[in-house]
Amino acid sequence: MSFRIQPPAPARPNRCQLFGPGSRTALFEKMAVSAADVINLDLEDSVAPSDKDSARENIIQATHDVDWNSKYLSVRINGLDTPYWYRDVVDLLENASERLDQIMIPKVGCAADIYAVDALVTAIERAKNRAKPISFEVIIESAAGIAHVEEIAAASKRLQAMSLGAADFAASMGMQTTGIGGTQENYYMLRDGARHWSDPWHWAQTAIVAACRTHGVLPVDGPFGDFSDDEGFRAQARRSATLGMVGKWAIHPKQIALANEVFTPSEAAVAEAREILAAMEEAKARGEGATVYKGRLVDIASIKQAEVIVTQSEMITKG
Ligand SMILES: CC(C)(COP(=O)(O)OP(=O)(O)OC[C@H]1O[C@@H](n2cnc3c(N)ncnc32)[C@H](O)[C@@H]1OP(=O)(O)O)[C@@H](O)C(=O)NCCC(=O)NCCSC(=O)C[C@H](O)C(=O)O
Ligand SMILES: [Mg+2]
Repeated sequence: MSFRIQPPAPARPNRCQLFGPGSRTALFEKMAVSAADVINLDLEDSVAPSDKDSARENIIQATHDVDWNSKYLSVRINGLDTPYWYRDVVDLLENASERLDQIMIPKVGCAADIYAVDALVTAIERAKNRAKPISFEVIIESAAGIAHVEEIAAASKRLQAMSLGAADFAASMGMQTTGIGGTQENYYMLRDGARHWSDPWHWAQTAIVAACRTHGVLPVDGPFGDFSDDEGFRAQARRSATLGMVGKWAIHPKQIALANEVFTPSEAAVAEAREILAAMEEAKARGEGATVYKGRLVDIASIKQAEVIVTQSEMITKG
């Protein structure tokens, strides 16, 4: 064990991030009253180039006019390879209300990308005397992003969350699929003639979780494109939750309840975690570091595992 203590990730619920294009103002009020923990108003890929300026104005206006209640309010800016991103940052930081919590930076490829945005944000915050520091979320969705994931996770104190963007990631990696998340038809193992589907997103997710946990950042699973496939969404989200991710995007409102369901620890899981903690308290009182719970070993590490579930549950209840 390193003598450096693993830093905690921000203690706020992030089970579902609901996306909506900045060009569809009619969705804003609906997003604000939804059950999503985080709102991502989009200036990037869901907005046509001809609508970029008006979408930016719409979003700035909505930070003043819409009651976002307790939502964590985030705006996805355009990528650093476009002519739009600096204007997104300048206009948002100069004109959005203090209600704006976060900027989401897409397609990051290295720590210097975050540094560039951080420098601009910091200068404007000072110039405008903004009271609340803006946080960052980044999207890992390129070969360079996943290759440099650890330096990206360490790049800024502003960084609170990191998502996997499966669509751009697949394109950048040259993956032979148009699917966004979930099972891919040709990604299987053969045994005795029977196909067993494997998970092509797994390795990128685990790399993201490890980088995030090392640097105190929330790891988040990105979009699941087929919003008519509830069971497919659930299966993808359950795998992500099992790997340590804290939430998932919703690209349609029907995915919100699914994400909340999967990323809220069930009553049974919380009850079991509390029983393990109680069993370990009793073991400690007997001077033992390990004991048996329902026929299986539990020890000091089990306390930490159980605490993950109890802490998540308590944070969501408070949230
Ligand atoms: C996907 C959509 C275009 C579908 O919109 P629509 O055709 O209007 O859907 P429905 O008719 O089924 O809508 C039913 C009701 O729900 C409301 N609605 C729809 N979308 C939203 C929303 N996002 N938030 C809140 N409410 C919403 C409709 O108004 C209907 O309401 P009512 O009439 O009162 O019943 C649309 O959902 C959409 O635009 N989704 C977001 C798309 C987006 O932002 N994409 C970007 C993120 S994914 C990505 O970028 C990929 C990633 O970067 C990667 O690389 O992986
Ligand atoms: Mg993308």
